[in-house]
Amino acid sequence: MSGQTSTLISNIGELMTQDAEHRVLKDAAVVMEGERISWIGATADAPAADRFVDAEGRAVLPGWVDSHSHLIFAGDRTAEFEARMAGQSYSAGGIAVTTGATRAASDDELRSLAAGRVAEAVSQGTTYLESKTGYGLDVENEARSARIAAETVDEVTYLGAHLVPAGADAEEYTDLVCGPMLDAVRPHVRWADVFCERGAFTEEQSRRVLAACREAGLGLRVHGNQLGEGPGVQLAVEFGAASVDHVNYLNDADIRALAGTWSKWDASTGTGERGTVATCLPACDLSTRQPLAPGRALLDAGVQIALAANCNPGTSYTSSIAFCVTTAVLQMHLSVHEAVRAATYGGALALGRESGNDVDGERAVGSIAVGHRADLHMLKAPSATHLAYRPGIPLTFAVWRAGERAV
Ligand SMILES: N=CN[C@@H](CCC(=O)O)C(=O)O
Ligand SMILES: [Zn+2]
Repeated sequence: MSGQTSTLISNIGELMTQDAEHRVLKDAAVVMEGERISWIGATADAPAADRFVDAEGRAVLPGWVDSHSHLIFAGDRTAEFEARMAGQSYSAGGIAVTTGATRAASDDELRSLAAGRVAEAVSQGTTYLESKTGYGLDVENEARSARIAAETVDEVTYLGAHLVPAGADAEEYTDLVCGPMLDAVRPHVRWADVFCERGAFTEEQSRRVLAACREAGLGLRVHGNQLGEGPGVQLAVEFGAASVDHVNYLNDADIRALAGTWSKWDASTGTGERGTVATCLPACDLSTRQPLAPGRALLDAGVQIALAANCNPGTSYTSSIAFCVTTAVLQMHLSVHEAVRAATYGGALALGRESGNDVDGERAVGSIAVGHRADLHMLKAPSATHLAYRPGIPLTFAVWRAGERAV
């Protein structure tokens, strides 16, 4: 025994572990000790613990792992949203509006806005969260965004290459992103991203950003194929990026290339060489009236996918992963198990956190197994199916984050 306080949750109607064997246990129990899961099994076999929670037949899932968001911003884009609903199409240019408001905000304002967004996400079952920078777009404001993000979320991604700011020369700005700006954010970030899209960064500029960030030791991701077919997916594959996100417009070669990255991965054990996760962002697709990403075709081709909220003021002002899961089942033709897996294990895979080390405490997230971080989401429902069966109903009953009761 670890000497830490243990908590037994028993009478779990459905325990959707999303572990390597994809186990779904009925009438199950889980024990947490400190921040880790220490036991899983049948309620009838459960050991004694210091504290006891009766799930009364409710379902328990891993907490959501939201692997794509943009939480460090100030200001409001309601007018742009209204114009879009009236028929205007989304363009990258709206990012500049948020950049102006973000630069004008104080550190304390940005910190409290970001913390409020994290609290909103946790209240809905999110227990592990990534955020990007990308609304500073100069050295000082990108460094500030990275620093505040590092204080607020679990994983930080540098997105200086979100938009070329007004008045800047695109090539000179790309040099800045690859040089002084990268140096300034580097202490605070683990990942780098580039918005490779019409109106944002070209293939060549994106390639330069990815090469410089890889050289600096950052893991890579790409915003790609959001507004039309383009080079984003192929670039992500070429650079061995951990994820390519959006993926709305894919041709057969894109899907084949992504599938190829998973050829040395054993999905039945969760071991081998990680490929490039395709991160689908259904709330964003609906809010921008883009076709939903082809999650079904990607899964059928053998690609590992993630579902994320993409919380940001322009294209997806929500932190509701439940909404994404509902949409993935109803509209993208994923099974409930596949959708929940993409929003838990899939997010963890996109962040390189799906496996861990029980000895030194680098704990896996996104699945329920002994030694993993005790991130649990109990639903006000007997099964995860209710997430799709009862669209729009808030189903979060309780949340534990690293073993601490958060909701
Ligand atoms: N696509 C690029 N970036 C964000 C939107 C940024 C904005 O419009 O503020 C996204 O993921 O959708
Ligand atoms: Zn995004």
